[in-house]
This record gives sequence, structure tokens and C-alpha cells, in this order.
Amino acid sequence: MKDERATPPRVRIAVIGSSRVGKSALIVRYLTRRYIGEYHSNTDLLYRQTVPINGTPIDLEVIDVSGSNADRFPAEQIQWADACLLVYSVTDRSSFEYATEVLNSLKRSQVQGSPAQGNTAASGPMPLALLGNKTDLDHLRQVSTKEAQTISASLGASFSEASVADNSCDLYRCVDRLLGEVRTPPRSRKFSVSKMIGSLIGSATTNNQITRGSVVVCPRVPTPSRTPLTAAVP
Ligand SMILES: Nc1nc2c(ncn2[C@@H]2O[C@H](COP(=O)(O)OP(=O)(O)OP(=O)(O)O)[C@@H](O)[C@H]2O)c(=O)[nH]1
Repeated sequence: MKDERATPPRVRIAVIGSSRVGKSALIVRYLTRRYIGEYHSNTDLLYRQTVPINGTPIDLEVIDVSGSNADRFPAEQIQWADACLLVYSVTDRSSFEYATEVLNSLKRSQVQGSPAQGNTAASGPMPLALLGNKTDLDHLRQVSTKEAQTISASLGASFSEASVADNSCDLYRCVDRLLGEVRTPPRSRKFSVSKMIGSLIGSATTNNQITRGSVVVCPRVPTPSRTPLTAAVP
């Protein structure tokens, strides 16, 4: 019988932000090093990939939270995740306001623990990161680096700026750091999600030695295994 304790730890990241800030482009860039300019999806998508973090493979699941639902607080996705990456565009002030509102709600609700962390208050707060995308469009900038840095520090999130289009190193550093902050016990059971519709990522060879991955239509994230964040809804 297969010893499931030997499977790599699983880490779940929710990527949250307004529409058109570059969430899908960022996830695909991180996982494949490729830049795909246009995505058309008005539903959440779940990406899976095994990636090495600090020399250890982890089974990474990333939910791309559709920006078309940005009028609703993404409570279910946050409950599902072990860490959250809030993305805004430096050229779009309203996207910055949305990202910081979500961070603010998370801070107020004092999110403690996560499924990967064993759902215990002792496991500490959920790792959070704020990322300002599209720095290649600096001439259209509406959010200064200093302002975003100050707010993210006050909200307990790490902060980076990057251009997914330009493949800046900062985007990899930001995601790697976030993944590194998640404490993961060995997995004791498998978890099934909604129907797999096909392989998106394939067998790209990258610095991260990505092997195979998949994308899953995920209109609703799986039922959360911890108390709903009602306090977090603005
Ligand atoms: N100039 C520039 N454009 C970018 C960058 N990243 C993404 N884009 C573009 O921004 C647009 C939106 O990117 P998406 O990845 O679809 O954005 P999204 O946040 O997933 O959007 P929703 O699916 O609506 O939530 C696309 O035209 C991308 O090509 C970047 O770093 N610089």
C-alpha cells in the first residue's frame, strides 16, 4: 500500500485582485515562465504544479480568483487558502484600494491558521503579500511605491512591485517568499477537487524544474474546513 505520508506537502495560494490587474498572467508566468497576454475567464481557476521551494518539492495549488466578482469579498477562497497574494495594477488606483480593503478585512478578522497549518491559532497568522503589477507602465502610474509599502507594512503583508510582462525577478521572489512562509505538515490524506478539464501548463522546463501541471475549472472552491470569516466581510 502507498505511504501517503511520503507525498510532498501541499500549499494553497489564493491570488486575489480586481479585474485586469494581471492575476492570470502572473500565475502562468510563475508556473511556466511564459507570458500569455490575453485570458478570458469569468470564473475561478485552479492551477496545480509541483515546485521546489528551498530545495523541497511542494504540491502547489493556486486559485486564480476571478476579478469579475470583485464586488464580493472572496471569503470562501481565503478560507480554502494557506496564504493570499493580493495583486493590483500600479496604473489603477481603484485596484489598489480593493487589494488594501481585502488586506484590511483580513487583518481585522485576525485570520489564524489554515488547512495546511492544521487550523490552529498557534500556527500563526496567514501569510499575506501585496504585489503591484505593470511597473513597465510607469508613465501611467497612479500608486506610488512608498504609499503601497507603508500600507502593506501596516497591514502585516510583504510588499513587492513587478512587471509580469517584463518577467521581473521580483515576481518570483514575491511568490517564493510567500510559499516559504507557509508551514506545512506532511499530508495525511488526499483531497479531491472539481472536474479536471485539461492540461494547460504541460511540461515546460524552467529554472524551477516544473514537471507537469493542470488547470481546473473551479466555479466554487471546495468546502472550507474551518470557520467562515463572517467578521472579514466588509
Ligand atoms: N503592460 C502590462 N500589461 C500586463 C501585465 N500583466 C498583465 N498585463 C495585461 O493586463 C491584461 C489583464 O491581464 P489578466 O492576467 O487577464 O488579468 P486578470 O487580473 O487575471 O483579469 P480577470 O480575469 O478579469 O480577473 C492583459 O491584457 C495582460 O496582457 C504587465 O506586467 N504589464
